[in-house]
Amino acid sequence: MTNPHPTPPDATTPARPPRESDPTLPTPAAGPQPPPAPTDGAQTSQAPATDGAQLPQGPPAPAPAPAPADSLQLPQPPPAAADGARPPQGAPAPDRESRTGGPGGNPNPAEGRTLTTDPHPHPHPHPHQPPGLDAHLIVDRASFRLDITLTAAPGDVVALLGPNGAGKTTALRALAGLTPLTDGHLCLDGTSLDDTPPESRPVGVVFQDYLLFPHLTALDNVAFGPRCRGASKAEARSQAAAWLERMGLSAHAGVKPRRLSGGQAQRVALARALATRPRLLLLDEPLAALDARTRLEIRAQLRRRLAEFEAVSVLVTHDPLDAMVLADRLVVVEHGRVVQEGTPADIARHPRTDYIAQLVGLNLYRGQAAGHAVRLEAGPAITTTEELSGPVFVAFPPSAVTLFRDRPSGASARNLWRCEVAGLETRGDQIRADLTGELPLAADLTTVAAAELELYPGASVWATVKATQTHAYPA
Ligand SMILES: Nc1ncnc2c1ncn2[C@@H]1O[C@H](COP(=O)(O)OP(=O)(O)OP(=O)(O)O)[C@@H](O)[C@H]1O
Repeated sequence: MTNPHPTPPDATTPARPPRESDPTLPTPAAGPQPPPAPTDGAQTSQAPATDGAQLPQGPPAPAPAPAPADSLQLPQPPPAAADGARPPQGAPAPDRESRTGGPGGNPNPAEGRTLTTDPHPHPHPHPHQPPGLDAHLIVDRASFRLDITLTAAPGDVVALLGPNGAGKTTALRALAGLTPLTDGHLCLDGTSLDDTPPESRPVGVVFQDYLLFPHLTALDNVAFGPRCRGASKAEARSQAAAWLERMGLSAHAGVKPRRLSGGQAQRVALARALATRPRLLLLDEPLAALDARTRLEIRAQLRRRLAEFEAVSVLVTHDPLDAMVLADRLVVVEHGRVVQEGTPADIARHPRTDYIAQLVGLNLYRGQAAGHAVRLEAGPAITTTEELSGPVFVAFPPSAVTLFRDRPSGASARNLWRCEVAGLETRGDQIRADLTGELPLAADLTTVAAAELELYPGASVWATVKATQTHAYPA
């Protein structure tokens, strides 16, 4: 059974609960990956510096600022550099138990190894594996285990959708290499990334709060990625300018992030991620930081950009509308497991968990079908038009429910249940009645109907649903 309070599709995403952050970690990275900071015994090679500009090295990285409590993280930028894009010091912050670093080991993947100028030291690809993403992510953290399989072809946009604490961010961090896999594998375009440190993965990340470098202009924020990948300053800036133009932001190239609107900052962050030409683009709640109006516009723009992107995109959201508009395929995660995946239309029409049914605004029940009757596990039978047998789901929208104060005489509907009003809620020009009793369900009615029925919490009512308004499908 399910139902009650479906999220209105365009509701502002609720604030996320604060995440425990580890202030001992250096302020991190993924996305446009900076070179790891030199550490004891590690030699960082300089990027080819045709124009005399050098990647920073030598002085120790500045003390890390406290990590943002609730987001994937990026390194602190250096103080504003007069000559523009200067990749900051600071290593990415993979979780401490990193397989590369060992349990409880050094969070800095650079330590103890010598870096080369090759910005993409990927292992050999497996020519027989199909291009795209092939991942089985297993991550153990205290009492939580993430265990999900994710596959996607180039050009696919996949949304990881799920309630708070489902494991979406953990999955995104694992894909970026910031959280080590306890087990499983991660292959991109036939190449295993299991042992590839975050800064060397062909992965771009757009963070929830964008985490643009405040001291750099929009142009230099975007140029940062190509610079880290070894491009000269001039080359990086020219690529950045092209990306900004593509995003309609040429006029804002010289502007610093604090003077950008939320939507502009989002586009700069996207340009920064795309400028590295990633084979996997990760977006963490990409629209959550925007107000409702901007969100509408940016959602449409982002949809177009993702549709144009030739590699795999994975976005994390708990807004069903963002997921349905932006993605070709939804992967719904609950309690660290994939509970359903499919196209948005499939999922909206055939929800398989209470959470999904609530998201898409349906009453959902599970039972045993015999012909046109579905006997619910706990409760009455529901008559359906489909003729099925065995375990099934039955779903119907709250708008399909008709309420009466007295038992309707001669009602043709066979689905008639005695209920009690548990709660009433205004939703736009409708009233949502939350009913308990023989069959718990949600019913939508007009304010006029609610007034005429004199509904109040505790009132007893009769609820009917026509068989033609129900939809049954195998469980
Ligand atoms: N650093 C950590 N150490 C231990 N447990 C963690 C850590 N980060 C997250 N968790 C736990 O892992 C589980 C999954 O969290 P995660 O942040 O991945 O979920 P989510 O689906 O992204 O949730 P939200 O939408 O609230 O961000 C939760 O139970 C959380 O408490």
